[in-house]
Amino acid sequence: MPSTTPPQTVGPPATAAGVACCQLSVVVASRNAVKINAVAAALKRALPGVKHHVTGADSQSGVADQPFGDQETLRGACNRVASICLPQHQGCLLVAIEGGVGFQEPLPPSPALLGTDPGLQAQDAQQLQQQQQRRQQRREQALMQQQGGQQQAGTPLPGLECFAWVVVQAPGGATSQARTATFPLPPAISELMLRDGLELGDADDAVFGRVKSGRGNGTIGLLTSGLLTRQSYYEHAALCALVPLINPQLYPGFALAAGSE
Ligand SMILES: O=P(O)(O)OP(=O)(O)OP(=O)(O)OC[C@H]1O[C@@H](n2cnc3c(O)ncnc32)[C@H](O)[C@@H]1O
Repeated sequence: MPSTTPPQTVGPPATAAGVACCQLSVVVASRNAVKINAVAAALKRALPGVKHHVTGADSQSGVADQPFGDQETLRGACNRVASICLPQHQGCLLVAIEGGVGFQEPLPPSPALLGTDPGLQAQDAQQLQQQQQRRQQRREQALMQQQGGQQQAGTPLPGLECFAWVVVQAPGGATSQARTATFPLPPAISELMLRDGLELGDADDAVFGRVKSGRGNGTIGLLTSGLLTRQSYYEHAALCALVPLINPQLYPGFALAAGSE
């Protein structure tokens, strides 16, 4: 028997009307203007009815200056939020952005290449396995290098990719997180990071002949001639992390109290 219960309807996001009266103080766990401006721009679009004031604060990530991999990078963003969760910030929206790099994942073979021939499939599967083994060996070599082991000159290094994590803590304590898109770093930058242990910003500066590029348009700005900038790149993920605040009726714990400050 089909159920006679009417489908549940969900109202529109509370953005414009529901939280229009709020005054929201927002603290970004960084002094980097790129991060502060990215959060301010995301908030302006996500909660247009909410008057907000965004400031930066000193924070501790508790991870390496150059976090490696999703886990460490996300942990850095969480730690940054925890480090600014102070009595003077009670009732504030807290936001942290942590930039990271990691190894590129190998591509799986495309279905078009595999076709329907079982012989071909087996051959491709074997090739894929060999490719994955080679990549794994390269990863281990690169890690050894990072940890002070010996890297043979001329050994190709695995490619690196760049991303960031955004963590948001609502005034009531509920947290949300989102990740930026990923882009591949040029081999010249990956090499400086893996072989010489440079941070991304320093590797950028060396390759592009800039100074403090991370405070400007960032790596993505240099690689896209400004089509994207580090700020717009972070703004997108910040907006995604703010989704529960845009829709508090769908995400318990994210409602902004009227007049919260
Ligand atoms: O003051 P904080 O908030 O720490 O700002 P930061 O620029 O150091 O930012 P992260 O700690 O999040 O970034 C980790 C490292 O990656 C570098 N980085 C990340 N994204 C970058 C970008 O787009 N361009 C240049 N450097 C970048 C950054 O300079 C750090 O060395």
